[in-house]
Amino acid sequence: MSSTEKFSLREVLVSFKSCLVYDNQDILVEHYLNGWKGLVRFMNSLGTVFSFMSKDAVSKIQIMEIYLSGEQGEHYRTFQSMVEYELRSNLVDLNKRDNHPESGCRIILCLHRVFRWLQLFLEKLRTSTEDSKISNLCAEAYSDSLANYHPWNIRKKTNDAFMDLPARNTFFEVMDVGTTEEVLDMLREAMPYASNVYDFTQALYSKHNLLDLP
Ligand SMILES: CCCCCCCCCCCCC/C=C/[C@@H](O)[C@H](COP(=O)(O)O)NC(=O)CCCCCCCCCCCCCCC
Repeated sequence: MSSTEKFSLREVLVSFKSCLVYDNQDILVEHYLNGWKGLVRFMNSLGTVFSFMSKDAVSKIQIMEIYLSGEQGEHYRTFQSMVEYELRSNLVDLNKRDNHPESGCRIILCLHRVFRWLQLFLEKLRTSTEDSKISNLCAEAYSDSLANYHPWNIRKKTNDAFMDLPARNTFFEVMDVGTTEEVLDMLREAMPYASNVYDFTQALYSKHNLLDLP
């Protein structure tokens, strides 16, 4: 994944919109990962202070791509097929970190938890005002979601990184969508799709009791 490719938030939102298939009854892994690759490119454009986050995200994305291109690749085409295959093949550490610390189920759970942060952050961004501080919006969304799954040292490093975020108008410029009104219109359009992706994943993981993997 070359990080030099131009970021396009529109492409990211198209990926997350196109990943939900079969009448919202499954998610295509490849499109979901494409959305994350775009988000990581965006984050890289904000500065090296986020590189510890990018590194972790890229390593998770790359593991999923290895599964997708491997012998069992067809089982990793969608979230449903991945969950069913890994559970019936005992490829998931269900109660403690054991032989499968990087199962597809666990990696997607990590990204799903970040997706919740993204959903909360984008909603705050959508209802923000001109003098809203992006660092505050990020930190509030983080403490209401992902922070609950991170040890204190990661929480500290993450909140420190948020302090480096630019003002809202600069952030919108980096998003490169157009005027503030165009950004807000795009966020209004994107939010329902983001909710559908999050809700489907949450329901699938809840059904199989996978929401608290070690
Ligand atoms: C706009 C600023 C971007 C803020 C991103 C908020 C997410 C903060 C994530 C902090 C992760 C810290 C490093 C990873 C810690 C890992 O221990 C932890 C657990 O994994 P493990 O159990 O395998 O170790 N990993 C994770 O929780 C996954 C972290 C993945 C980070 C992905 C960040 C990409 C999000 C990009 C958002 C861009 C916003 C775009 C808005 C228009």
